[in-house]
Amino acid sequence: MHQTDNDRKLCSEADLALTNHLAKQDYKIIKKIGEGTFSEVTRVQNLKDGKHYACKTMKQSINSLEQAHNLREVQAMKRLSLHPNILQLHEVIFDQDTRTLSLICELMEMNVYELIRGRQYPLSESKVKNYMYQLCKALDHMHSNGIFHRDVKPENILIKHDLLKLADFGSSRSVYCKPPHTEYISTRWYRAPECLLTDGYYSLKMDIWSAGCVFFEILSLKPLFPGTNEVDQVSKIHDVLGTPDCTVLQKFKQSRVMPFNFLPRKGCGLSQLIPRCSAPSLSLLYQMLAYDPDERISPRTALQHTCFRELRLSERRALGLHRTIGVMEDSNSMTPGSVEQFWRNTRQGRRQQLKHVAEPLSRYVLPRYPVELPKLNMAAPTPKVPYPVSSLPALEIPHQGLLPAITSKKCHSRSMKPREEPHRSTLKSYYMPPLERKGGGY
Ligand SMILES: Nc1ncnc2c1ncn2[C@@H]1O[C@H](COP(=O)(O)OP(=O)(O)OP(=O)(O)O)[C@@H](O)[C@H]1O
Repeated sequence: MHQTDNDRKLCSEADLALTNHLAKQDYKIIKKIGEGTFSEVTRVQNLKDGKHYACKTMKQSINSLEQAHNLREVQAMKRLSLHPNILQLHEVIFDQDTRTLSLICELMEMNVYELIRGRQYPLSESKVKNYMYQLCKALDHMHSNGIFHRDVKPENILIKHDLLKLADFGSSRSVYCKPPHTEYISTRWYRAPECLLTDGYYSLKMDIWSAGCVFFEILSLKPLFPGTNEVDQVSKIHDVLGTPDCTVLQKFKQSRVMPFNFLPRKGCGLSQLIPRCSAPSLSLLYQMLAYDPDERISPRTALQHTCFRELRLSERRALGLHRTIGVMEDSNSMTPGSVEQFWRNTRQGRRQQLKHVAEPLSRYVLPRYPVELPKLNMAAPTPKVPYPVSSLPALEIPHQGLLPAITSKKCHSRSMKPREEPHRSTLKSYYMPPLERKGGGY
């Protein structure tokens, strides 16, 4: 959740009560910089080296350091660490007296919602593409390490100058956890069709849908699908993209108890909402917002899209490895109108080709990764409470190697609350996300 301007004040007494235990450690609280459903974030200074960090203090009490290290968020951050587009965890602090857990992370400047809020003029498309390229890298890194985020939204994407980092891994999950997922996830406006229309039969492709919504929002400064409830959310998607072909709906229906039906309708299309958008960006946006998760582009393929050609080239130049890129660059010569037409034609074409009987979605969403994952290299909890992450054994995991399930305890039914994170799991499982955006609301 984003913070309001009023939040950018020095810590009140209440804030200090929450974060007081830090005084026992080596950090000085500077000011509150953000608040989410599950935490409060303050800017702190390390008294030893003088460096500034963000301290995310959990509202949920924790019983032990071991429990802290078993939290999804901590596990995910440790496993994903050392990627330039993933927020780095510096230290884990557990206060035994108050049972409070704080994550000391690198400090960023603002979140993407704050970047676009109140802007009169859009950001340049090249800047937006630069951010999206980094977001796709973050998602590719997550997915290839066996984790999906499940709450990609502007507030969880942090920036510092031109650098982007994905944050808030509290909703993340192992891609090896078989659907149906029972928790209530993802913020409504960024929720993929399979999350809205099935009973938990979604997987890692939901992240790229959310990233597509963010792409549009940074380009246009407006949310793409600002649904007021789940039904309206689906309707807002159909307003723009139209209803999907019946094979897709049939697939979703097989993973849903409650029946649903939609009158076929044609959407207005994306190009009229962002008329200045270039053809390559529009083409990528359509692929990220493919209704069917099986048709949706993966972050890795997205990174190879024409849209990012210049970025790839300058990256290679920077590495001194400038080579000719021989990938399909066709859409460079297309106009936004022809992209729109091309998209509609492919959908028509697919409709005629898809003659096979739709299988339940569960058959489709299983990731193409190895099934068994190694355990995270967890150091045994020590009596020393501050836990510098840098002192942990390196968590280097080869891309296609054996990857750990975050923990098997995570795949619980509603009646079995995961012990290691009762608060987040309770909130996310049983209530609609109470996230309200100022002047709108998810
Ligand atoms: N490392 C950081 N540097 C700067 N600001 C940060 C940092 N981490 C978090 N924030 C700010 O704090 C806000 C809340 O953080 P975060 O999303 O991690 O909390 P949460 O309780 O998990 O939120 P949610 O309600 O989305 O689950 C972010 O939107 C961001 O504005």
